[in-house]
Amino acid sequence: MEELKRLVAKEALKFIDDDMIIGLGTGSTTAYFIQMLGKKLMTGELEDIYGIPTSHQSRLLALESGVPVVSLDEVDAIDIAVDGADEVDPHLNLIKGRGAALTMEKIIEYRAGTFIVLVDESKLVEYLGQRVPVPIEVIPAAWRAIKEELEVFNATAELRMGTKKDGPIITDNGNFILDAKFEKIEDPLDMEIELNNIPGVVENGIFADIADIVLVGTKEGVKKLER
Ligand SMILES: O=C[C@H](O)[C@H](O)[C@H](O)COP(=O)(O)O
Repeated sequence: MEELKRLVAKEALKFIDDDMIIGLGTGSTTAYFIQMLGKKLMTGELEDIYGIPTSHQSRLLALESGVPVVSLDEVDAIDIAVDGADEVDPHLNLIKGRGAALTMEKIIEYRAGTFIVLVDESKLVEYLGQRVPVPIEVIPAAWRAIKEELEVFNATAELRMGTKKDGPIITDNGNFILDAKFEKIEDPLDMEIELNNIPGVVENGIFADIADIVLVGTKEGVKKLER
């Protein structure tokens, strides 16, 4: 699995040129991309690259790997964003947010000229919600009300708990995460909008219609899917 992640990360580097502003995704797959990008900058194979991190994780890793970082309000445009995903459907709609970084990821990736997604073949699904719940970032005071309101969509939601912290995890933005299990998400774009209409929801992990290219790591090599 790690080999497949490395393979797609390497493939994503082929889309990178000098003078680019790159959205740096979060998670274990993108981590390889950030480290490889750092190496290319160190050897001089790439120049004048700036990364816009989508989380504390990607910011710290970028700094450690020698990738200079800037924030969204310092740039006019983002050339490319590169990130992992938890599910990809046949129309390249995604579920993201296992790492709780979905809000900043969507802010950056929505605005990127090209959004490239890196996954291994186990993430490909027939419909969203097949394997994983939809992470929803919520304002802490509203978590219980939102959990109950999600029943309208036949979803059962759990407050995500910390592992090396007592109580719920706190996102980079100071909020909670509800993981909402749906039976089947028939219309991802509609569901994405509906969820964001609930007062107290900051953002949800459905990324409908924004991925341009999905690079899929398979045992036979990297497959490129395009929308
Ligand atoms: O919040 C986390 C992100 O959405 C990740 O990009 C996603 O969970 C994929 O992570 P990984 O590449 O580690 O499977």
